[in-house]
Amino acid sequence: MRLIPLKDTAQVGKWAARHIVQRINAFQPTAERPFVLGLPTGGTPLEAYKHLIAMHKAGEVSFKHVITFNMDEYVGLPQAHPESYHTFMYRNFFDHVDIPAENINLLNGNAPDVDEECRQYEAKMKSYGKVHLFMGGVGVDGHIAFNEPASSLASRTRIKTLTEETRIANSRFFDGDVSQVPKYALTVGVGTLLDAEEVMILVTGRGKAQALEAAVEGCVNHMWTISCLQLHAKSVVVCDEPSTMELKVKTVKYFRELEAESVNSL
Ligand SMILES: N[C@@H]1[C@@H](O)[C@H](O)[C@@H](COP(=O)(O)O)O[C@@H]1O
Repeated sequence: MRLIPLKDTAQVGKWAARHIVQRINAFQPTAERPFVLGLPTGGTPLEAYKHLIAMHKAGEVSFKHVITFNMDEYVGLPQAHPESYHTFMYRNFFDHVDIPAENINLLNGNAPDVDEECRQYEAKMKSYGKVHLFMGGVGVDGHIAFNEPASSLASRTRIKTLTEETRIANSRFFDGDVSQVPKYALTVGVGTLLDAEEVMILVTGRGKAQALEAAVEGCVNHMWTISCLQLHAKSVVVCDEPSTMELKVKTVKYFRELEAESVNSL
């Protein structure tokens, strides 16, 4: 695992965007051989999306031959709802770059048969071979995508019941009213994420300190599904200073020295 200890949210977004751009450009995607990118929603990746849009507008990257798969979507929320992950993605990213509509994949939380929807999503992902880079965030309780505590580390895309904690955390997007937050979501599984060639997780803010500790210093455990990163051959965690509060000084120092070049290049 790589841990990139940065100063603040702005640096985390910039580092993440630059990493994605480097990966896409090094891959030299074409229509026959597209780059497959996994994407998250949430407050944390907003800075990364802003930087990606800026880099696109500066001519540094094109998304013409990039296929995207989003991590998750609420069940039962109309697609056009301002807080659906569908709306979030178009508003904060897709509407501002050159990605063709047919390259965008989002789970349909209103599908008549959600199990079939999840099976088809996995099958479509597999049809491209693999996801080359999956970007994600983490919940306060250590969930990755919507893989809430005690999700199987072998899980695939499926419907999940959201915990009260997650619904309370996400109520900030629903006028602070928990009753408006959907109770279920469709989400890629931990196993789905582990199949990606590379997983990059962004962690910002004091509220995520315990989750970061579980990811980096904790044992692999289904109660903190973010700890699955330790099983991945190529994972990178990009974090800001407040989120490292629960890590040992020794751990942060170790990664700071190891990643000095990368951190100072910002
Ligand atoms: N399903 C999403 C996760 O993918 C995301 O990582 C998490 C944290 O969101 P935020 O970045 O807003 O803290 O929120 C939701 O639960």
